[in-house]
Amino acid sequence: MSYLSVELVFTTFTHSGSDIIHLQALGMRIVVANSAKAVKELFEKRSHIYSDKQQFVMLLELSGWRRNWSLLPYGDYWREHRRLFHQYFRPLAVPQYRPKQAKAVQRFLPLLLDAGNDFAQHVRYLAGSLILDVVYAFDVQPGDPRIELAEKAVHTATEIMNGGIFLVDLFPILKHVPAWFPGARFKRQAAKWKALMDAMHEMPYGQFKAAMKQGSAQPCLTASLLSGADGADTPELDEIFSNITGTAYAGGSDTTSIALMTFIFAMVLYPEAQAFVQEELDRVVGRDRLPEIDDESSLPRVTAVMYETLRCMALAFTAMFAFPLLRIPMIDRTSSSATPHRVMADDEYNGYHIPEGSIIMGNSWAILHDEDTYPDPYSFNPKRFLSEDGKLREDVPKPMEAFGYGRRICPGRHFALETLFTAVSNILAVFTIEKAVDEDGKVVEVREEFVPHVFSPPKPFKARFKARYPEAESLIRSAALADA
Ligand code: HEM
Repeated sequence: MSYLSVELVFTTFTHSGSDIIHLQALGMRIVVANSAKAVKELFEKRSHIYSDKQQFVMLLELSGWRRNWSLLPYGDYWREHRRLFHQYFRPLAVPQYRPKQAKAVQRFLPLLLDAGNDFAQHVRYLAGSLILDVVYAFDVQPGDPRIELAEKAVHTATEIMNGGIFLVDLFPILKHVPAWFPGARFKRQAAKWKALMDAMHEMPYGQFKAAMKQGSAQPCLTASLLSGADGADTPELDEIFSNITGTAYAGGSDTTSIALMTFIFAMVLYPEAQAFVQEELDRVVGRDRLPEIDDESSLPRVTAVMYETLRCMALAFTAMFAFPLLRIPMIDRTSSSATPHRVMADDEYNGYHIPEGSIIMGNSWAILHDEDTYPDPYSFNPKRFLSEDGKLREDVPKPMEAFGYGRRICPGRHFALETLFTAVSNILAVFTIEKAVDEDGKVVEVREEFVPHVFSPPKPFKARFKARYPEAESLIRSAALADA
């Protein structure tokens, strides 16, 4: 048997009066930091020992996820990836992608017009096509095989983490068992997953290099990476560059599309929040054009609804990421965290010993639902981010915990926030998002339920996108034509 799927009994030590919890199972220790203070103290102030990642044999070695540099152990190799990646996604670099963000959103809007109740695939297309444009300058249409390939490859992580405990992670020596050996089904399965991961990293990168040789490649992140190498063309550089480009896709597509799905979900559930933002859009932007990122400072309500989506329904990874190979009974959204880190040396916090090798999670859910910071934390209320005169409040923290902590904090967050702003403002400018209606004319109810997986999107739901005013449709279609 390749893996065991068991519900584990945990030993839980809740240190009374403390803001950390300590769990133990199968000799592994998890520490959960439950407050903004603990997270700041451990992940930020002591980041030199709180920035490692746990290494799992099945996921990283056998199934090819080592290529995803977000999972690399802390050290020089990770640092080299982060340095290169940062060049392209730091705050000063991100504005160069605004025309691509606008183009992706303007291509997406007409798809919603024609979507009926089935819009999820278009949300994935928006996120996937944008990142492929930024990274390789590929102009991908809906249904492009490169989007499908990447989706399948990214999905392997969910399959692995939902799979239970792989024996090879408990007994790493098993990785040497040949794939044909009876009982070594995990090796054959891992080989299939690895083939997808390899293809996702190598296929588009190879296509780009070929285009570059023919002189048909367009300026983009990969072109800049390759030109920065001054003509050096080595397998080592290819590996780093394709890790960078592949991880941009893997890190940037699912997260963005889940954030957008969660936003749409919130708008179906809370129509009053939707109307509140639309009043601002009509007043500031009007109905003759679509909103742009340059409107951001005049559209605080758009920013507030985006923050409230990230805060209230934090799409953060669930606790499954801490113990990807174990099914943890406590997994639900209230234990959702940023991806866990690994503690690199014995440490002490508030008198409690944290042993080297512990897995540590920042409990983003608890922090984003702390009623001292966000009163009435379970209501969806974008107004909490706004002052009486309608400006963004400086004294209410932005929900940046959704993007993780310390030295491993998401380096794509500035880009992600601009993408979300562009999509949210454009969607709400031209559409009312409503509950769907079935063939018998009955309203399809939406329940506030989420998938308990590594990523935690809303359970599949239906929604209807109705043009808000008679000219909206022609505005949408003419903007898409202008970008074609
Ligand atoms: C709403 C969208 C997004 C969310 C919620 C999100 C969330 C996260 C989280 C929670 C982490 C782990 C941080 C930690 O370990 O403490 C992370 C890491 C990462 N994210 Fe994002 N992310 C988003 C968008 C993006 C985008 C658009 C990109 C790429 C363009 C990206 C690239 C990465 C990378 C490369 C890492 C690994 C960083 C490292 O290990 O040093 N993410 N993200």
